[in-house]
Amino acid sequence: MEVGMTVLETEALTRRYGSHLVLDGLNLEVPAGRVHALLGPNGSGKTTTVRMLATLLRPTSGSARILGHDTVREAAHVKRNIGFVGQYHAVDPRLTGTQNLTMVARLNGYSARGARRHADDLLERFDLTDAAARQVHTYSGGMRRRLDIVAGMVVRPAVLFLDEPTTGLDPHSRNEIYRYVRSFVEEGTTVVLTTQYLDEAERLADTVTILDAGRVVATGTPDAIARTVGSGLDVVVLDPHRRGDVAAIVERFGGRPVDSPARDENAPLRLTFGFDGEPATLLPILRALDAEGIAVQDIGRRRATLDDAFLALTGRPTEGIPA
Ligand SMILES: Nc1ncnc2c1ncn2[C@@H]1O[C@H](COP(=O)(O)OP(=O)(O)OP(=O)(O)O)[C@@H](O)[C@H]1O
Repeated sequence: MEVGMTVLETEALTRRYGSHLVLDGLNLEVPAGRVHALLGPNGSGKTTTVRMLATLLRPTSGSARILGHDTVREAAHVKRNIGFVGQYHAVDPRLTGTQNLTMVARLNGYSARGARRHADDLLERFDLTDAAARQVHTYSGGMRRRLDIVAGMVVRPAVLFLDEPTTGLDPHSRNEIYRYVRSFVEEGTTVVLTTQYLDEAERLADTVTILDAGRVVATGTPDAIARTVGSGLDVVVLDPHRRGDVAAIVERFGGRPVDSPARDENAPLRLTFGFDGEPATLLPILRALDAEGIAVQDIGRRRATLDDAFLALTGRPTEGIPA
C-alpha cells in the first residue's frame, strides 16, 4: 500500500445511546502508514469511535470506510484487514503465551505447525520468549498488555486499533509498547490509538483528534496543538501565604496564571502559569522573587499536558484524568 493513500475515512460518524449523543458527526481521514491518536478525557467517546471503526458497534448515522470498504455493509471484508486491541485483556489467562498466540493463528487459518512457528517468532520479536511457556495469569501487567498487542498483530493487519494501549503501565512498559507500535508502522501498518495522555500522542502520533463529549475540539499534528497551548511554568514556594506576591511577579515576566488550587495551608504552594519564555528568563524571575524575600523551593518549565490543552481549547478543566 502506498504511503499517503487514505486507508480510513469517516463521514459524519455519529453514535447515540438513547438521547445521549456520544459521538457527534466525526469526519476523519487517516493516510496509510501513519499513526492517528484520538485524545480525550474519560467518556469523551474514544472507545465508542474505535469500536465503530473496528466493526464492533454500529453507527447511529454517518459512515466509516476502511480501504474503501464500508464498516457496516462490508464488515466481513473490513474485519479481514484490521486488528483490534481493546482496553481489557483478550488473551486467556489459563493458557501460556505460546498457546494463546498459536490459537489466534489457528483461528486465522494457519496450519498447526505454521501457527506454532509464527507464535514462536512473535514471542521472540516482542521479548516474551522467556515467559512463553508460562500461563498468562503469572505475567506482570506490562507483559500481559504486550501479549495482548502481539495477539492483535498475529495476522499483520492493514489497520491496527489500540484502545488505551498503555493505561496503567509503568514507564518502562510504556516505552516498550511505543517501540512495538513504531515497528508495526515501519512495516506498513496504519495505527489508530486512543489515549488520555498528550505526551503519548506527541511521542507516537503523526496526527491527533481531541474529543470533548463526542465533539472534535482540535485536530492536527501534536506539535501544532501543543503550540496553540504554549508551555507552562511551575513555581513552588515555601510560604503558602505569598500566593498574590508570586503571581504578581511572574505575571510581570509574561506568565499567565492558571487556576492552582490551594492544597494544605502549611505545605509549600505550587503555582502554575502559562509561559512561553525562554529558559534564560527564569533567572530574572528567581531574582525578583528573592528580592521580595520569597523562598523558592522549585521553579521549572513544563510541557503542556492534555489538561492544559483541554483548558485552553474548551475553557474548562478535564474531568477524571489521573494525576
Ligand atoms: N452501551 C452503552 N450504553 C449507554 N451509554 C454508553 C454505552 N457505552 C458508552 N456509553 C457512554 O458513552 C460515553 C462515551 O463513552 P466512551 O467509552 O466512548 O468514552 P471514552 O472516551 O472511551 O472514555 P474511557 O476513557 O472511559 O473509555 C460515556 O458517557 C459512556 O457512559
